[in-house]
This record gives sequence, structure tokens and C-alpha cells, in this order.
Amino acid sequence: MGILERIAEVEREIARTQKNKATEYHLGLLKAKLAKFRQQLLEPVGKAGAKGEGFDVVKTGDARVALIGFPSVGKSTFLSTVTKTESVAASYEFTTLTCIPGVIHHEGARIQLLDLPGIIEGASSGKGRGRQVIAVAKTADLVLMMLDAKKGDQQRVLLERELEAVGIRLNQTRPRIYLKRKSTGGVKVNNTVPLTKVDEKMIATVLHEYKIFNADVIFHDDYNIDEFIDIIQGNRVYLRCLYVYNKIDQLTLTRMNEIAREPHSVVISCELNLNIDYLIEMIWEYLALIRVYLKKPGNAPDLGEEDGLILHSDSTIEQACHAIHRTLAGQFRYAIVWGTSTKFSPQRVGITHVLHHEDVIQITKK
Ligand SMILES: Nc1nc2c(ncn2[C@@H]2O[C@H](COP(=O)(O)OP(=O)(O)OP(=O)(O)O)[C@@H](O)[C@H]2O)c(=O)[nH]1
Ligand SMILES: [K+]
Ligand SMILES: [Mg+2]
Repeated sequence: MGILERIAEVEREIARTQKNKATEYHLGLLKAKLAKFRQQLLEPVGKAGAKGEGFDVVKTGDARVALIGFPSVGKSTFLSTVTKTESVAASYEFTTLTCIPGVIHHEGARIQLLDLPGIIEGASSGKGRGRQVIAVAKTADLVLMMLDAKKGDQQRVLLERELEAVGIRLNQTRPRIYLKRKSTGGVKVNNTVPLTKVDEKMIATVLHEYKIFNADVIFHDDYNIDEFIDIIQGNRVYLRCLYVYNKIDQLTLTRMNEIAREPHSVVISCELNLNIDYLIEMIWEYLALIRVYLKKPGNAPDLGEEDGLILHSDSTIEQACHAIHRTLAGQFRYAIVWGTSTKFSPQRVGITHVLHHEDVIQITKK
């Protein structure tokens, strides 16, 4: 039996198994089996061939954003709207057959936007260019899942399922479950909060499926068995995702308002240029970047369009030093900060000080 058939078989069994107290261990086991088969599917078979012609687009700029969606939802139109790059758009499906990079300039940052071929149901198991597209998505800092606003939510469910199947987790954080394999002592489970979704027996059953018979496990929150399997598999990719509903020009106002209120969702029309600026703002927010300006003693800070450092939010002065020059942190004496990250402005701070967006910093060396 081929791997796809095995996956289908386990999926069928999960679907027909009623969910109750008596079947929960069996279900946990089936889910572990499914995760293992899917893993095998993703492992390259041979060195060449398996990968196909990958989309070898070099990562440039301060962050990478990938456009994922069904054919003809408007991905290429969007790229051509917000970057200087032209990507051919047309009314027929699969217009785009490769990965086309463009650059969004925002807040002095260079955000790489990738237009990609449309993906279809079954992409994760090798249909169309799905696997290549998904491989690119995994390298992104943010996924824009583009959807046709006038089509139902089914398209979103299908796409999410495809991404789930290859180990991508959208808008989730890695479960805080500690797992350490050992050589003796059996499976020991500890938890810092009461567990309502799994118990020790289920944890051990699933671990046995992975041939792990000795391990320390600590649950720091009330996670379910799927989240535990993610930790055992260890190769999950946790990505932020914005659901972008395009073509709202074809929608009623009521429906548009409904969609716009859903979490992580933005409504736009590329054709009528509606809400595009807001989407760019949201991209910036979801990328969680900050811009920090530099000032030399006795000089005014450089506040120009392209000036400043782009850092991840929560960056410290130390990270700013590394971004300026690799030896700077070693020579650091103190910094002066103007901005919202300090109580007083200006204020003298040490190397561990956490910066805010639009802070101005001046660094004094030893
Ligand atoms: N009504 C309307 N049509 C749009 C909008 N944006 C794009 N389109 C049209 O939708 C069609 C598909 O657009 P594309 O940009 O080629 O879509 P795509 O997602 O890149 O498609 P593939 O590359 O085939 O996957 C084109 O005919 C566009 O003119 C919009 O906001 N409103
Ligand atoms: K198209
Ligand atoms: Mg396209």
C-alpha cells in the first residue's frame, strides 16, 4: 500500500471513530500514525528529482511575506499594485507558474513580497506545484492567505488543511511542553496546570507509537494530544498569517463588514485600490518590526526615508549594536535614548535596554 493510501485509510478511520472516553486513546494513536505518515511523505525520496525545480528566490530585505491562495484570487494583481514589479495577471487559472519577488517599501524597511502559483486541494500530497509553494511559505515571516471574498469560507478551510498537513501552524505559538528522552525510568509526566484534554496513559500511548519508552514530559498549559504530537514531531513551523479577502468590490457592504470583523482578516480590492494602505499597515504590525534612528554625538539624528535600523520588536540595544557593526557590542559603554522606551527622554541606558519603534539612540564606546 502506498503512503497516500495509508494516510487516506487512517483519515477514514479517524472520521468514523466516534469521539468519546472509550475511544480517546485509540484516536490519539491514530493521530500519531497520521503525523508519522505525513512526515514520510514530506521527506525527499531521492536527492535529485524529489525537489523538482525549486523556486530558488534569494531572501532579501528585512522580512519575507508569501502570497498563498487558490488560482485567480488576485495574488499577482496585488504584487503589481504594491511593488514596482509587474507580475502577469489574467482571468484564467494558473497564470503564475513560478515565484516572483517584489519589494514593499514601508517605514524605511524593505519587505520582500513573493507572488506564487495558485495552489489547489491536495497540494500537500503533491498536486500541482503545491509542495514547492508550501516549501516557500515555510521560509516566510508572514503568510498572506489571499481569498476571493465572494466565495465561501470553504476555500479558507481547505487551504488551512493543506498547510496543517505539512506541519505549518498559523497564528499559533509553539506549545510549552517540555519533552526529554531518557534511557531508563519509563515515561514521567508533570504538569503545572490541571490537564483536561490528555492524561498520562494517553501521553505514554502516543510516545510508545514513536518508540519512546523513557522520557520526562512537562505540560505548562492545558494542551491537547495534537499539540503534544507537534512537539514529538519537533519540525512544526509556526507562522503568522493574515487572511486577505480580495475583490470586495463584488460584495455587499453587510457581507464585507462581517468578514472584516473576523480575527486576522483584512478586506481589500486590488481593482478599486480599496484598503490597500491598511493592509500594508497590518503587514508591518504582523511582522512585528521596529525602526530605530541613529544619532552621533553633536549631530542631529538621521531621520530620512531610508535611514534607521529595522529590528524585531523587543530588540535590545545589544541587538541594535550587532545590526550596526559586529564589533560594536564589545566596545559598548552606554547609550542615550530619546523615545517612548525610557521613562525620561533622553535617558542613559545599558546594553540590555529594550527599544521601541521610532526611538533615537546614540551609542558611546569605551
Ligand atoms: N473584481 C475584481 N477582480 C480582481 C481584483 N483583483 C484581481 N482581479 C481579477 O482577478 C483575475 C485574477 O487575477 P490574478 O492576479 O491573475 O490572480 P492570481 O491569484 O495571481 O492567479 P494565478 O496566478 O492564476 O494563481 C484577473 O482577471 C484580475 O483582473 C479585484 O479586486 N476585484
Ligand atoms: K489568474
Ligand atoms: Mg498569479
